[in-house]
Amino acid sequence: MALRGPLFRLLRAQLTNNCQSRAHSVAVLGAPFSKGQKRRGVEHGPKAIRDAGLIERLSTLDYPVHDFGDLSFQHLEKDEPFMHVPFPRTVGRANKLLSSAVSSAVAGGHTCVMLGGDHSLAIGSVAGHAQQRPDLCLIWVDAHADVNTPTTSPSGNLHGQSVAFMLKDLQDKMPQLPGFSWMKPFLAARDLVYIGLRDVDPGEHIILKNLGIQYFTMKDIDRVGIQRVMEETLDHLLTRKQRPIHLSFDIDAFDPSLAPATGTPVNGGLTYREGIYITEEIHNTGMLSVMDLVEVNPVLAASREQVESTAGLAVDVIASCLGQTREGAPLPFQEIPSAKEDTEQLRL
Ligand SMILES: NC(=[NH2+])NCCC[C@H](N)C(=O)O
Repeated sequence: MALRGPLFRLLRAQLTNNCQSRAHSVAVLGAPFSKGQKRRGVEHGPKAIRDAGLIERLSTLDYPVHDFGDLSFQHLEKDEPFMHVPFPRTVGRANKLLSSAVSSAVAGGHTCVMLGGDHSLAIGSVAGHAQQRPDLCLIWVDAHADVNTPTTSPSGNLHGQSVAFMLKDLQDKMPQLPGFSWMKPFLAARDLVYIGLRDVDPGEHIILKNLGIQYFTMKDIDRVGIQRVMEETLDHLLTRKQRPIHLSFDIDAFDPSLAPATGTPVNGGLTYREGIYITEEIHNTGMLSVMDLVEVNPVLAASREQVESTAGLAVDVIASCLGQTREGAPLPFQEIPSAKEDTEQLRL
């Protein structure tokens, strides 16, 4: 019988407090890439997130931050669509490059932060992570399930298919796409949890149900609350063993009123606190190993303020994953200095 419930959670909290694998150093990797979908502009995501103060914010936390800059993706002249999937070779090649970069960052002992770019980049990011840590589990925070196959996809866009490339359970449903011969599916359906879903295509729904994938829609969050959703997520993924977490965070998981600068916004998304609660809980496990922050598209914003609020939100998400809290760190008990001592101290 699997251990569950409050006792288990207490045990897990104690275990993770003892052997917390808090970040020793953080590697930031930019992936300015947009060919996983048809709207241009998402390739400027890494710059917008850095301009919103990412590196400065991370340097206030207590470990070294290495900004490895942006990967450079070459344009492929000859890239015919495959079925109705545009740019398969370009997306395949970009992800191969990204997977090596993420793999090296993890091998180098860093907690890796990948800045997208569109969500097709998760293929390379999670694959590279899995090369080093085959026991990883995946938390996908998104309005969309991104688990279409080239056959079920209504748009053909690869940013709506990333998870299908990873899942071992879908292997016999995936055609061999040009550009992807470098990778094999590596993830079991039970090692994945979705949070925030509210725009799932019919084919995706069948896949989620048939494979028994654990997912929490916005309606589930309405019903049971984000605290219970996170408890169940972490129970599901970490009950049997402590293992590395890959967090793939699409900014469109948030409500479009908070994150307007994105390519496929869907109303009724996460509030600010719900999103940050997810990242705080993931940080508290001590097991975050790689994270993606994708789909910030500054070109689609209606104003400069919209770019800044969307990119600023991305910075908050990343900083919170890495332990920043606005509530102050827990301290040992101390007396509150009396008014008299206070004034004396001030005079000194
Ligand atoms: N990462 C994203 N923004 N994905 C949007 C996917 C939209 C739609 N389900 C599709 O497959 O085309």
